[in-house]
Amino acid sequence: MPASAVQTDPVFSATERDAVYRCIHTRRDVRGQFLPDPIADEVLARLLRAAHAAPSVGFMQPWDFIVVRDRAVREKVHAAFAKATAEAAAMFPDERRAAYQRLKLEGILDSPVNVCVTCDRARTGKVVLGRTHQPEMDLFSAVCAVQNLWLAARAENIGVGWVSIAHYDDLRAALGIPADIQPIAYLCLGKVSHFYEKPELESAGWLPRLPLDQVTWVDQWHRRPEDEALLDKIREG
Ligand SMILES: Cc1cc2c(cc1C)N(C[C@H](O)[C@H](O)[C@H](O)COP(=O)(O)O)c1[nH]c(=O)[nH]c(=O)c1N2
Repeated sequence: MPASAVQTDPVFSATERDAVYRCIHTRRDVRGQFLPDPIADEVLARLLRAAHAAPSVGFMQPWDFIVVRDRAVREKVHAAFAKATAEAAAMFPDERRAAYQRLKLEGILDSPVNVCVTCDRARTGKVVLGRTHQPEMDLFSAVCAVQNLWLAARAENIGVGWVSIAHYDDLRAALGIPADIQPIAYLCLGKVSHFYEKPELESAGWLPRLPLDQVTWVDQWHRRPEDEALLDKIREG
């Protein structure tokens, strides 16, 4: 096997580490705070480069990134959202429906750029290293690309909002996506007036953030004192 080059600068400083965590914790799903100002091409290129650096099953890189700036195309996507959100609203019980209808759930036309991340499930053939027993892994890989873009965007002070309220086929029709390509994420990107402190769904009382210790299970089969110590640290926040 050829020798792999190692990273020459492998250690993060405390400042760099803190910047990464700040990015993670201040990333928001942006819907109503977009400014119309354009995103510079070099910034958009950096975001796409970050997305393309994501991990993927078998190094499949199953994603494509469709950059949508055209207003007429975004209007078609918005129409797909409008149809789907009316369908969704009708499915909630009355009190929940009213709360749902008060929420702003997309910024398709307010943001200057939209990016649709798709997954080409057949990109590297039928048998993919790491996907044979867990066939959705290519889809999850594409989601990793989305998260890379979302975090990189926060570091660029660019807001991102994920819109999943649309039928896949309506998205395909609006964007000219072939039937065998799976849309993964429709993202609205733009500069913002502000980022909220907390998720909008949390502030609106839709759902609370779960305590981390409620979703973390440390060796519950055979609990030792050091496991309690880790749980205590987690509870400290
Ligand atoms: C897969 C997926 C799909 C969607 C979302 C997220 C993800 C991960 N979110 C955003 C979601 O509501 C938001 O992430 C949570 O409420 C937490 O808020 P922050 O992202 O921390 O601001 C989202 N938001 C929205 O307004 N319309 C939508 O259709 C969707 N769809």
